[in-house]
Amino acid sequence: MLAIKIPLKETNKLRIILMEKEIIDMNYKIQSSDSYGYIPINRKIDNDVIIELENELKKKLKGQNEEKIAIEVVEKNLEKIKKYPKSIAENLEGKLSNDEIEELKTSFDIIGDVVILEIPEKLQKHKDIIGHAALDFTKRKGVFMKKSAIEGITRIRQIENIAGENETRTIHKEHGARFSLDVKDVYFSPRLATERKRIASQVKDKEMVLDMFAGIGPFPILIAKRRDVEIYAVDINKSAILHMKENIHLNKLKGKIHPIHGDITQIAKNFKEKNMKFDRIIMNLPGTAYEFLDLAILLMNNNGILHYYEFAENYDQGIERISKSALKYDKQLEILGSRKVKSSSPGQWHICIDAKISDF
Ligand SMILES: C[S@@+](CC[C@H](N)C(=O)[O-])C[C@H]1O[C@@H](n2cnc3c(N)ncnc32)[C@H](O)[C@@H]1O
Repeated sequence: MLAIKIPLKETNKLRIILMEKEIIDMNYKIQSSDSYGYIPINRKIDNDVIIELENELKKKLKGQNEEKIAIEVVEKNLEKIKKYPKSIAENLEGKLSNDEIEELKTSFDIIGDVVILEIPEKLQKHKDIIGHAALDFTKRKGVFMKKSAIEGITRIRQIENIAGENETRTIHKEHGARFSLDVKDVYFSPRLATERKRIASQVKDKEMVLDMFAGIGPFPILIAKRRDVEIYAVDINKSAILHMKENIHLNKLKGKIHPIHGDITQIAKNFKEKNMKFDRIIMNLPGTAYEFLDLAILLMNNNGILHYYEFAENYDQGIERISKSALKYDKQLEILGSRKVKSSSPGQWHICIDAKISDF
């Protein structure tokens, strides 16, 4: 490639001039050897340009070292600058058309070593190229394409390996905790990390906590890491409970977690028989949690805190549902807060309402 050879001392000044004139080739590194600097250039330059460059450099030197200025164009092998893409889309430039890149949904989830992304149907013919671009960008082990929405009672989705290792078991790290999971068998969303931390930071020592829809146990683990509490963590998905048990061993916990496999409606009967009540109940099953509100109110200690989740446009429906259940059992309600946890679909949010449930 072509480079300008210049006495080492003047390399930087000439670099600035070459940049201003857009002659420098930004894809290659400047090299120094034998008291000379070698600056990559992006085109052939004739004698007139060389003289112009020398004159400009002399002006910058203001009389110093002027006699030593001699610019020479030479052939030189220079090292290419490694460029790291800023997005998967940038990694696809030149491989897909601009319209196709525009259409690609570039938001993706990273769960441990696994990347999960959505590819619009029209672009699925390029899934191989997109998968490898995502693999290269994220530096994880395997890339998977969403094949369905999150569905069914266990809230899992179909996925297909499109690049890298076809391994769905992984360890995800979050706020100093480690979660073992199999992304094809259990629900897990890294987008709830901030929400989990928020809830965990509210819990006090000695509380009795119930997570009605606990999954692999991310809420219980984060709480029990910080606090000496007792947590009953229920899930209907056997695989989630097996991972939760593994996660209890993977993390150093101050509190005690009781993983329970089963339907909360049935498990709640045992709690009631034993007259067990809770100071805090987490209900993260946003599609249908409202169906279990009566149960939660019945299992709540006086002045207990409810963290209720649902998919909604706003908080009105959720607040109405909680107050209806509370009133039914002669309880009063204080709304402590409400927030949008993440977006779920256009105009719909995964929201949380925190409420205190007390006797009248
Ligand atoms: C949205 S996921 C939340 C999991 C976990 N809390 C988290 O944040 O990762 C809801 C979970 O509820 C479980 N589930 C659904 N219906 C249930 C029921 N009737 N009783 C117990 N668990 C249930 C599903 O298996 C799923 O793991």
